[in-house]
Amino acid sequence: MATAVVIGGGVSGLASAFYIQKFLPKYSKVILLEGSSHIGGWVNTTIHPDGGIFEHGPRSLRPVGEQGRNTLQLADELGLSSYALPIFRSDAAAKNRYLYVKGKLCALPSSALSLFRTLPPFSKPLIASLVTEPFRFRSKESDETIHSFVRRRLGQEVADIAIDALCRGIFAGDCRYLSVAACLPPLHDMEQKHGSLCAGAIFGSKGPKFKTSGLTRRAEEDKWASWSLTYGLQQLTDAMAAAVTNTRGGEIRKDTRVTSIKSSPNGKATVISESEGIEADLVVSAIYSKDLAAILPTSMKELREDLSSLPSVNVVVVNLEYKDNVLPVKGFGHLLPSSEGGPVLGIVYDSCTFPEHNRKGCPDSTRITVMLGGSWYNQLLSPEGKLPSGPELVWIATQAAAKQLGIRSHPIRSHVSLQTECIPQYRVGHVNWLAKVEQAVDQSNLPLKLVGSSYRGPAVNDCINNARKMVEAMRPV
Ligand SMILES: Cc1cc2nc3c(=O)[nH]c(=O)nc-3n(C[C@H](O)[C@H](O)[C@H](O)COP(=O)(O)OP(=O)(O)OC[C@H]3O[C@@H](n4cnc5c(N)ncnc54)[C@H](O)[C@@H]3O)c2cc1C
Ligand SMILES: C=Cc1c2[nH]c(c1C)Cc1[nH]c(c(CCC(=O)O)c1C)Cc1[nH]c(c(C)c1CCC(=O)O)Cc1[nH]c(c(C)c1C=C)C2
Repeated sequence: MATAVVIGGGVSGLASAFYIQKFLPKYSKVILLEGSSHIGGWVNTTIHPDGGIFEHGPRSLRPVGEQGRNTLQLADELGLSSYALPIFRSDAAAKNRYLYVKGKLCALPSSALSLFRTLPPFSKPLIASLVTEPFRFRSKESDETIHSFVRRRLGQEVADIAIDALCRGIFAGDCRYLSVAACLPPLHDMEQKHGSLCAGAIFGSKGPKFKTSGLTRRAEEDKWASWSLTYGLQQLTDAMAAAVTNTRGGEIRKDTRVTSIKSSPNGKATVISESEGIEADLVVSAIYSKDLAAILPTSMKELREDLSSLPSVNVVVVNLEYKDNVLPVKGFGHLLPSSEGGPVLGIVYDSCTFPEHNRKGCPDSTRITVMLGGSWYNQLLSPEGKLPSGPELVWIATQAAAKQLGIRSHPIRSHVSLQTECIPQYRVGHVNWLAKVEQAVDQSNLPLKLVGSSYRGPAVNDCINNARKMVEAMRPV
C-alpha cells in the first residue's frame, strides 16, 4: 500500500491529487494537506445570498491550446459541462479590451482591419510594427526581459504601452524585469526557431489536431473565447475536491499546515504538520516555492536558498457592485500602462463578461473588479509602510472607477481582499533557475515532485496541465 501526500489545496494540489488517483493506482492513499480553512487557494468565489457573485482571484479561463483543452476535459469529467458559461469570440466581452491612457479609454485592435488604422494611444498603425518585424535582428541571448524583446522586435511604443499593460494584466508585474523565455515561451520560441514572430506565426507548427468531444468540441465549434461556471470558478475547485474525497483512499485535511518534510531511510519521507507526521512514498509540493523552502530539511541549504529567491507580488482586489448599468462601454475591461503612474493596474467589467453572475432580478446591475498593486504595491503604502484600511481601499477603487469610467454613483456592495505573494514573478534567468531547482530535487533523497504557479506558468490552465504532466510522467510504461 503506497501513500501520496499532496501539500497545498490550491488548483495545482487538487489537480495533482485528482490525477494521481486517476493514473497511479499504486497510491491507494492520497492525502491532501491544506494549511488554511479554504480549499482552492487563489481560486476564491463569494456567492451572495441574492445570487450575486464576486470573484477574488481568477475569473475566466481560456479554452485554447493543450492547457485550455485539458481544463475543459477535466470539467467534463467532473460533471460540470452543463454549468459552463462561455464567452463567444463574437461577444463584446471577448472583442473589446481597452487601455486607459492620458484620461481616455482606448480600444485595442480587435480585427485584422483595425491593425491598419492609427488607434490612440499609438502614433502609427500597428501594421507598421508588424511589417518591419521580420527584418529586426535576432538576439543571441538565451533570455532577456519581455520589454527588451518586444522593443527589439516591434518597437518602443508597443513595448512601452501595449506589452507593459499586458504584463500588468497577467503577471501584475513589470515587463522590464519579467523573462520572455519563461513568461511568453511561444513568442521566444518563434524567434529562436523561425527568426521572427511573423515567420513563426506563418510557418510554425500549428500543433497536432486533437480529437474533441464534450466541452472541448462545444468550445471549438461554438468559438469560445473564454469561460467560467454558473457558480464561479470555485465551482471547479469544489468539484475537484469532491472528486478526490469521493474516491476510495482520497482525503483532504483543511487547517493542516505542513511544518517540515524529513527523509526516511527507506526512500520515503515524513510530512510533518502540527498534529502529526505522515510517512509518504510520494510527496507533491503544490505551494509557493518560498513556502516549500521553509519546510525542507535545513541540510538542503542551497536548494532552500534557490527556492526562496523567487519573488512574487501582492495584489489588492476590490470588487464593486452598482445598482444600475453604469459602464460607458461594453468589453472585458481595461488596463493602465505603468506610465500612467499610481497603483491601479486595471479594471475588469465582470457584469459584462458574465451577466449571469449578477444578483437575481437585477440584470442591469454592474459588477467591476479594480486590481491594484502588483509590482507597484509600494505606491499604495503610507510613508510608514502601512496599507490603507479596507474602507480607504474601497474609496481608492471607487475614485479610479469614477475617473476612468465616469461612474459617479456609490457602490451598493464592495469587498476588499489583499492577496499576499499571489503571483510569482519569473525574472530573466527563470528557465535556468527552474532547471537547477529540479535537478537538485531529483538528486535529493526525498521522493518529491514540484507543481504550482512558481514554476511553469501562473494561469489556472497551466497549473492543472502541469499537474497532469507531472503525474503522467510517473505512469508505468
Ligand atoms: C487576483 C488574481 C487574479 C487571477 N486571475 C487569473 C485569471 O483570470 N486566469 C488564470 O488562469 N489565472 C489567474 N490567476 C492566477 C491563478 O489563480 C493562480 O496562479 C493559481 O490559482 C495558483 O494555484 P496554485 O494551486 O499553484 O497555488 P495557490 O492557489 O497559491 O495554492 C497553494 C495552497 O497551498 C496552501 N499552503 C501554503 N503553504 C502550505 C503549507 N505549508 N502546508 C499546507 N498548505 C499550504 C495555501 O494555503 C494555498 O491554499 C489570478 C491570480 C490572482 C491572485
Ligand atoms: C489588472 C490585473 C490583473 C487582471 N488579471 C490578472 C491580473 C494580475 C491575472 C491574470 N489574468 C489572466 C491570467 C491568465 C493568463 C493566461 O495565460 O491565461 C492571469 C494570471 C487572463 C488575462 N487577462 C488579460 C489577458 C490579456 C489575459 C490572457 C488571457 C485572455 O486573453 O483572456 C488582460 C486583463 N487582465 C485584467 C484586466 C483588467 C485585463 C484587460 C483588459 C485583470
